[in-house]
Amino acid sequence: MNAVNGDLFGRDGAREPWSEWLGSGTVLLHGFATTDAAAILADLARIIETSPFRHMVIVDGRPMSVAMTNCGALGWLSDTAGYRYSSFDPQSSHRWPPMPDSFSNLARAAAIQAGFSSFTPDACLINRYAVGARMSLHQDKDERDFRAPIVSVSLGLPAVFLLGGAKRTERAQRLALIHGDVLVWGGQDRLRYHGVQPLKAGCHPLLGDARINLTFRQAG
Ligand SMILES: O=C(O)CCC(=O)C(=O)O
Ligand SMILES: [Fe+2]
Repeated sequence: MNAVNGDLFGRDGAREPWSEWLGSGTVLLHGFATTDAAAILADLARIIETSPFRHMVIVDGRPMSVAMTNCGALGWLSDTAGYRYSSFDPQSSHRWPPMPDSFSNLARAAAIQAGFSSFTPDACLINRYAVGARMSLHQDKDERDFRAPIVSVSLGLPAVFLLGGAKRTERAQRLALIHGDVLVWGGQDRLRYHGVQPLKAGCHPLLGDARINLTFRQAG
């Protein structure tokens, strides 16, 4: 192994994390969650025992292609009444499962890396993409205060993430997000449009034919 490969890939062959700035308040932390992924997925398995993934419907009653659940004090919901946050899982009428330390520690560390030192997530939306599932271009704007950033963790199969601008009509960049990548956007970039293209078929060693995305927010 030469010196360059030694630096890039580390001793176990894993790539070292690196930061890519995509705007004044947007940074892609390549590989930031790779080391913690197994612990996060073990905690996720416990979350979905009490609050399983489900396909929420949008306002016209059509189900979303992405299956969702939440953990933390607040959970994001969509139904025929619209979008909102709630402390309770409507399926069980109980509170959403608490946010595991593995989740909140990772989200805080990523926010710090992106320059947001006081991020305290109270909501984690957990998205599960099966092959073909997608998310159309949208802004995250159901939160009370836009000063806190969004921290978005990608696990499992790779996805093409569309990173747009402040207006829907602005041309979106296509980002390849792979297992362990963390994208943070906040500050001036907090209301950037974004979406995910239909998931392509594949098999990931930890998650099989799925992609999991954790979206951390300070919602309340
Ligand atoms: O799956 C992703 O990478 C993005 C998810 C997202 O934008 C959202 O949940 O609001
Ligand atoms: Fe979003």
